[in-house]
Amino acid sequence: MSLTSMCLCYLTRVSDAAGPEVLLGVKKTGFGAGKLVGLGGHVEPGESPLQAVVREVMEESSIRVEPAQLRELGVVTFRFPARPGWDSVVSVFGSDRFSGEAEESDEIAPEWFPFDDLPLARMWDDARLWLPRVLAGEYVTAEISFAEDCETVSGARFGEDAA
Ligand SMILES: COc1nc(N)nc2c1ncn2[C@H]1C[C@H](O)[C@@H](COP(=O)(O)OP(=O)(O)OP(=O)(O)O)O1
Repeated sequence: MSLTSMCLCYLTRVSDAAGPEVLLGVKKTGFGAGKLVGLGGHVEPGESPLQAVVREVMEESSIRVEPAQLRELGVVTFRFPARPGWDSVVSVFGSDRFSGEAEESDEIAPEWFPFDDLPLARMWDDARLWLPRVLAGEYVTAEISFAEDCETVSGARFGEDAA
């Protein structure tokens, strides 16, 4: 079964009060509803991941980020042996250059969080394994497998060992 192509974007800024921060959002609908996630979604047919992530950021937060302002931060493959239809490959991007203020959408309630106090317990279980590395500027290639509950990480491979 082919992997669903998804994209994620971690917008970052440095605030006087909290220092380096990343924009996350409570997923209000769909897959992973209730979790804090990065902005993103499906890469539609005919779209590149870069085109998709520019569109998803705008749709989900009203923030405009230009393709040239985005950095590729990695590729993470998610495997759900109990639900193979959920398997996906996610192109991860980041940017500290964008325009507009984050606004709530039908899908996402955006909120800034400090790098040094990430709400990992409110995110997908794998966030603890690779989000801090991405925010530290590391390019991450990973393959994450989930247990029967489709919530708990059962295995993770990084670098050349990943898909
Ligand atoms: C650590 O962060 C994440 N880990 C995991 N395992 N999965 C994540 C993480 N952040 C986002 N996701 C996944 C969940 C989905 O596969 C996608 C995005 O969610 P969704 O499919 O709901 O995207 P939508 O915005 O609803 O898609 P469309 O707007 O295109 O319908 O990322």
